[in-house]
Amino acid sequence: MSERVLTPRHRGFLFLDSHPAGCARLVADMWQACPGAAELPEGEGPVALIMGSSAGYGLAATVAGLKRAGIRGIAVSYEKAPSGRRTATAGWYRTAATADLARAAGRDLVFLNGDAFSDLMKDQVAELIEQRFGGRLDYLIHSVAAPRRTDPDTGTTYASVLKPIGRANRTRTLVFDEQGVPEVREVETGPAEGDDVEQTVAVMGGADWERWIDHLAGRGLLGEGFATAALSYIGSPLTAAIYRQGTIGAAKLHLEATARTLNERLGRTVGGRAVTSVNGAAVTQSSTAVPGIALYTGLLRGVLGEDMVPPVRQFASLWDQLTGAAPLVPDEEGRIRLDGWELADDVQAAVAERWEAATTGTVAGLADLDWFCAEVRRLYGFSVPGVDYSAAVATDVPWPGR
Ligand SMILES: NC(=O)c1ccc[n+]([C@@H]2O[C@H](COP(=O)([O-])OP(=O)(O)OC[C@H]3O[C@@H](n4cnc5c(N)ncnc54)[C@H](O)[C@@H]3O)[C@@H](O)[C@H]2O)c1
Repeated sequence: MSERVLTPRHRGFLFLDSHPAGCARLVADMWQACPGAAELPEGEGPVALIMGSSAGYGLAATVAGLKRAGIRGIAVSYEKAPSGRRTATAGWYRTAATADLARAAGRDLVFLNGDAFSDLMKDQVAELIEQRFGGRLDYLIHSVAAPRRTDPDTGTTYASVLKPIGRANRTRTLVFDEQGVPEVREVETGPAEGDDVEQTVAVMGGADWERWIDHLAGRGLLGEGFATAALSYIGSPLTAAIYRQGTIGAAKLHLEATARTLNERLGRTVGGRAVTSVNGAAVTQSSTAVPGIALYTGLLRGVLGEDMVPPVRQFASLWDQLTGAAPLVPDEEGRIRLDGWELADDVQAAVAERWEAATTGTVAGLADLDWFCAEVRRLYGFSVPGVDYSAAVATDVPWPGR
């Protein structure tokens, strides 16, 4: 077993290695931060399928699902194993830690590593539901964030882009130099061209979600009252040009339209529901790739401090609504809104004021940069309180067995 002392090496927000002990500790902390349920379902628990379970909102869905809703089932993500030179990806280690939690909670959760967009994965999952989980799925959460998707029907690979639609967007963005000194820079992103919008919609819209539902419905695996949610984001007017009104926003609109179609279909066939869940801003590997989001999130934390609602608490609330422990309250577009704390008028006004005032010289007093930088490092298991980073750790952690 190879043991090493790991120090963070990174280029911008991307780190070369991940720390297994830090990743494990983060998952344990997430479990602690999730409010427990007054009562868990009797018996083995409802059967859930979580897509994108190793990071960000999908990980929060998995941890909160275990603790708050007593789920069992299948969790799918796409992670890299440790190699001789490199550690595994952080999601690999977080998956191992999540498996430990599930085991300790007495819940049968199977972790699959592979491409959720493929039919191969859909068949594998369907077989597991048939053979191991009584042939009945109760919940499906779709929380995949990916740069590319290959359509299994045509073999065409689509690539998503983060661009404004119509005209170029100039925004402020936060970067850090080698020494970690922050700089607020103006960046310009040119408008979507050619089939950029269609490509992005094909990756991050509702096509794969619908394909999953059709695949499982076709095999008769959706239980009576089946409920499904896919993740969406609206966000602030400050980021609207690049996000909600940009290519990714077009994909989210498609996802939300898909929810309405699926909701009608599921209601008719299995007395089920489909919703989108609009969650608040969180520092994740995907979100840090969006121009301006780093600055926005740092300022949001500067305004809200500990009142920012972490993903696992948002998901505790979503599970309550999906399981019926709390009423399901969609907005007029049929979306479950878990972003009220972020989009409250007074919060947005305070962030906008700071946004205007933010320069390289002032940003440290306006944004919570220490928090933001630590959150980025924590995506890779570094800067996690309570972890001894001077100790050697085993990096060849196995993927959880079945
Ligand atoms: N981060 C935010 O601020 C935020 C806010 C609201 C909504 N959302 C939405 O939440 C969803 C998840 O985003 P995130 O920020 O948690 O992302 P993330 O990068 O933290 O996690 C992405 C997950 O998808 C998995 N994945 C990627 N490609 C895959 C593939 N081909 N097959 C299987 N799994 C794959 C990864 O392994 C990982 O588990 C997205 O729909 C996003 O738009 C994010």
